[in-house]
Amino acid sequence: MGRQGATPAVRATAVGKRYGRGAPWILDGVDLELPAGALVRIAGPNGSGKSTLLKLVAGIEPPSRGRIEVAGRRAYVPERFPPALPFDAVGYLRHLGRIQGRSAASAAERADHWLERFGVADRTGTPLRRLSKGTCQKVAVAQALLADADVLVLDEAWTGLDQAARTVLDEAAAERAAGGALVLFVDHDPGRLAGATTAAYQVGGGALTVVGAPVECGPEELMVLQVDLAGEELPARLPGAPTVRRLREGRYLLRVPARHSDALLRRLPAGPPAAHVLDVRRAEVPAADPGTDPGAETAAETGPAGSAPAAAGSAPEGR
Ligand SMILES: Nc1ncnc2c1ncn2[C@@H]1O[C@H](COP(=O)(O)OP(=O)(O)OP(=O)(O)O)[C@@H](O)[C@H]1O
Repeated sequence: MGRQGATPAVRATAVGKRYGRGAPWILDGVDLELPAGALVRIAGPNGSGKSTLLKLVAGIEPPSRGRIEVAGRRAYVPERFPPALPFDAVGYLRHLGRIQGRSAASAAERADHWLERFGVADRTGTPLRRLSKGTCQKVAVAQALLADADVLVLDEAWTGLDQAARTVLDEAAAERAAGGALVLFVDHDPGRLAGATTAAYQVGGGALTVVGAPVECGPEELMVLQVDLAGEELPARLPGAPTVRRLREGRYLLRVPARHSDALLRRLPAGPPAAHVLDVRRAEVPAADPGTDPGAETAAETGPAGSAPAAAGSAPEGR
């Protein structure tokens, strides 16, 4: 069901779930394989088992039978975030960053980055229990995003966010997928991430069925961008993990799949460092072919930018 040839980020084999002996089976005989870099919607009526499936993938609940394997680190935004934690927002996020193995400085930088991006930098010292529901939800989302996880699970994470924060989360989800993570989400808005979603599944009667065809990996339409950074280096991680050619100091040629070019074009001028986009054009050549790049000048190819860390092995979650 995943893109052909891609590494499965999640594999479920004959998975069943019920909440206790004799309870009804919520999921039954579910087989699923999802590749890294996919952005996958899970749909279905209330009570059908969407959250249950997401909890199994996030490792919050074990399957009652069958097996779930997840490659790499997971992050999860639950449907309900418990705000009664004895932290303020920044303390909580820094603490999580440290648990994830970051240095104190890096944990602080990541926490500040996401609080700022969600527009709550002015409330970082407020205890979580005194934050509004929406602000608390922003913290819930930030804790999942700062992990730079390989598998990001979003269970109605947009609910309660204001429009600006929803847009930030839309962009972050698309960026994570473009950077090589698997993003799995449930949302009541059927238009959520519609342009970026690579596959959708429907839960019902214990089973999972594909809704629409997953995006196939054929020769992919590429965009070629020429950017100038006034002598600065390109940021390390960029949406779509573009292939980079350095033309001269501060001037780069980026090639990115067309489906990621909007995210890249939003990110480049935002910086830091802010890039000036000089030229955008289509290139109908495969990314792996370095010889036919229109607009390529003599310069060394520096390899992909923004690729996610390699999956850190398999984490079986059998019962
Ligand atoms: N911890 C639990 N203990 C017992 N039953 C549970 C538990 N969690 C979920 N259920 C039951 O499992 C079924 C599926 O619930 P789930 O939350 O996965 O559905 P959902 O599709 O996400 O629903 P919604 O759209 O309303 O959020 C429901 O009947 C629910 O009552």
